[in-house]
Amino acid sequence: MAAPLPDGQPGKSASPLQRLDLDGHDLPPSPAPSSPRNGRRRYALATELVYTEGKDQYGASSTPIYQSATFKQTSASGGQQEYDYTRSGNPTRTHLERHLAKIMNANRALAVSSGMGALDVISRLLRPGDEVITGDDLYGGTHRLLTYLATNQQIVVHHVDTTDVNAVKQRLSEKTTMVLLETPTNPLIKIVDIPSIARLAHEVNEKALVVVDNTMLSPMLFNPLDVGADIVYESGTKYLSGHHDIMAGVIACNDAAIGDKLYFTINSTGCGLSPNDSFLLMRGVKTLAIRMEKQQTNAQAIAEFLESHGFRVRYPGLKSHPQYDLHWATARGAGAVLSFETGDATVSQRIVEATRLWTISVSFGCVNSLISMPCQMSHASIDAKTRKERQMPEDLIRLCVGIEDANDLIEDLSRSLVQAGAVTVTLDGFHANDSAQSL
Ligand SMILES: Cc1ncc(COP(=O)(O)O)c(C=O)c1O
Ligand SMILES: N[C@@H](CCSC[C@H](N)C(=O)O)C(=O)O
Repeated sequence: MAAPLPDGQPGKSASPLQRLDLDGHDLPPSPAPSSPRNGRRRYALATELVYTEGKDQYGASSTPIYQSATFKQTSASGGQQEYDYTRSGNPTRTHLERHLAKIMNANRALAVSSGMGALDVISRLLRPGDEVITGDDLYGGTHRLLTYLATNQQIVVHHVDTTDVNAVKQRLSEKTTMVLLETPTNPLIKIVDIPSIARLAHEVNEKALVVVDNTMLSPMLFNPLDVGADIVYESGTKYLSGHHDIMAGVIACNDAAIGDKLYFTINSTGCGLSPNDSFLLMRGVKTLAIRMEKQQTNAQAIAEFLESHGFRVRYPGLKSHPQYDLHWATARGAGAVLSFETGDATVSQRIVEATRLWTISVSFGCVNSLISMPCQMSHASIDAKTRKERQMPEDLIRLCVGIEDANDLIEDLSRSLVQAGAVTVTLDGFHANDSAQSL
């Protein structure tokens, strides 16, 4: 693999002979990638998601899967050609990465084998003794990896309430090398003021890296790099792919040197996304806008339904969300994950197990609607004591809304609430039990 050029893209073949195919045609390399910065006008994001530029030698409108581990070389001198080995680079992955860079407003994007893989790659920028400030409401796997780093790699990890800018400010020091943020947080749907925290972190230590996990919103609704983040990553397993048929992670940044370091780790450790999964992720990304639009509309209807029946609902699409204004100051939508409580973990479990359309499953961002209890499922890797300290309600139910008919989803949920005994039924309808209302 040729060393990446300063603009972060792999080098081009040098010799004109390498461009002749078996029939002697002088065709461009296949596929020339979707270019993020070629001087043309930018279209609206929904258009950019589907619009790709390619110079495939056969005009393939969908970039082919280059299912090849290795690439034949024309010379033994090495480093002459764009690709030599798929761990180092693959045309399908390059095409995807260029497309992702475009939609993530980044100079460089990298695709890896999972969201946790992305955080692992980013965390290798840290050195023993470095300090990381992060939230106290975080995806369980993120908490697990940070705990591993604190225990085994001498990284100092501070968990603070990142919804409180002052709490973060008090923790910031010249030793802070990374600030790792999620917004909305998973699963308590708390909002974090990324621009203010990024500004403060860079004031205290200009080299501090502000890293944002944008999995909950996706580039459709938020571009953290535009508001001061240095690195953004996402689990591509969620909204970007949208169908729960692959695991993927993406990382994006604007600084070429950071991009090169991240690429070095990916090539060295071998976690680059496979050609087949790169193809599937590329296909998924093209429908992100239409899926997210429908998922959000459904999520809003479901949040309003639950709230109108007396449940305390955590969703930034509701005016009752305590950080409604902060969320809408930077985000372009509320997303499609919400959570609510019943006041009783046993009742919550009965609701989850009574649903039919809502599948009991971890993850989110899929076209199908999912229901789960984070404390027992996605966040079980956070021990019970820590969950209690962080006031994670054990009865919390998380709803990850899909693209089904909203009325069908509401009907299924209503039946489950009644069947589980979570509501009091009257002649006028039903209302959340007192235990849920007094929260
Ligand atoms: C907010 C968030 N970040 C990162 C991840 C990790 O992604 P993956 O499962 O693709 O490793 C997840 C879920 O798994 C998540 O919910
Ligand atoms: N058993 C898994 C749990 C994955 S949770 C997936 C997703 N981030 C979510 O929030 O639902 C693990 O141990 O990581």
